[in-house]
Amino acid sequence: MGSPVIEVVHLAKSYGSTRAVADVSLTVAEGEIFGILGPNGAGKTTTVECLSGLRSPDSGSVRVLGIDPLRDPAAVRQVLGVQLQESRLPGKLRVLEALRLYAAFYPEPADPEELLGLLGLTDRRDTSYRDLSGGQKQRLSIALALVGRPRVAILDELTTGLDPQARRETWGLIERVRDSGVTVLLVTHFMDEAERLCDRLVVIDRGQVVAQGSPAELTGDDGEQRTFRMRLPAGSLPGTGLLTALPEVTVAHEVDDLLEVTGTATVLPAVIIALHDRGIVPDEVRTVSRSLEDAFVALVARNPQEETQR
Ligand SMILES: Nc1ncnc2c1ncn2[C@@H]1O[C@H](COP(=O)(O)OP(=O)(O)OP(=O)(O)O)[C@@H](O)[C@H]1O
Repeated sequence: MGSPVIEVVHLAKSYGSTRAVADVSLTVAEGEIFGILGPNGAGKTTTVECLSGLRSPDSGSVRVLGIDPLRDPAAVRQVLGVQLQESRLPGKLRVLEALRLYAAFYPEPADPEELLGLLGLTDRRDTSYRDLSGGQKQRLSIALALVGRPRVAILDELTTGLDPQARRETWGLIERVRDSGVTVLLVTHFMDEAERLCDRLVVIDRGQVVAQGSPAELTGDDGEQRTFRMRLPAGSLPGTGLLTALPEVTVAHEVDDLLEVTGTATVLPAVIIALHDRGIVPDEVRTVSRSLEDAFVALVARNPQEETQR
């Protein structure tokens, strides 16, 4: 892992009596796409607003490439590009004009025409902001976040409101941005987006980090453990005892008319061979994988009583 580009240590921030961020720590390495995932109101936006110097933490510290955004906001603006939720521009402003306007704030901005090419907006260069589609507005807001040639880009709720095709195109674009050497901090509440894009992520709930790791680590799909279900020919059910006796099997139980087996990475061949030795060939075998959504729901599942006390 490279040197840390973003460091958040025990961040806390309240708005009056609302504790938006209770205790968040995270480290983003150079060249990563790092996700902050969490339900509405979890404290994601507040965390990135502290990173971009828009809010002052009550306690804890935030650093971007070693810079404290509150003490040195000008230095942070030179290295950090921020696309916040719902960026609004004057309706009449044209795409290329907007980029040139933002470029004027930086000593060595990116070439606006090149950025338009990267973001697939070249044919919209003279279109007014109000005439852009939702996806095009979103792409322009990403271009505006990148125009200062930042080393780090914060993208907040990047694909909210986009249709499936525009979302996929935006994902491809984020990968290209990362490949061009920009470290990306992505705020999202879409599990599929985090699973597809992020190298690592934290899950935040009620202002606290409740899990962190790669999507594979969070879903338990990291090669350590496997689960599959199989249907055996009628009358051949050997009993789960036969399976749990195998060293590769940790759990075997019946789910409806299927047998679900969990174990080590080699559990599937071990079970198939053991059954074969008894002359049994499954009619059907299906692997089961937990999605990040399943993991997320399990992590942030709330008990209803707690919810009403919030
Ligand atoms: N300016 C503010 N004044 C008062 N309360 C605020 C303010 N901004 C956010 N909050 C509250 O702080 C909590 C965390 O909000 P925040 O916007 O950081 O969450 P989030 O995870 O980004 O949510 P979302 O996914 O809905 O954008 C919420 O309870 C929210 O209502």
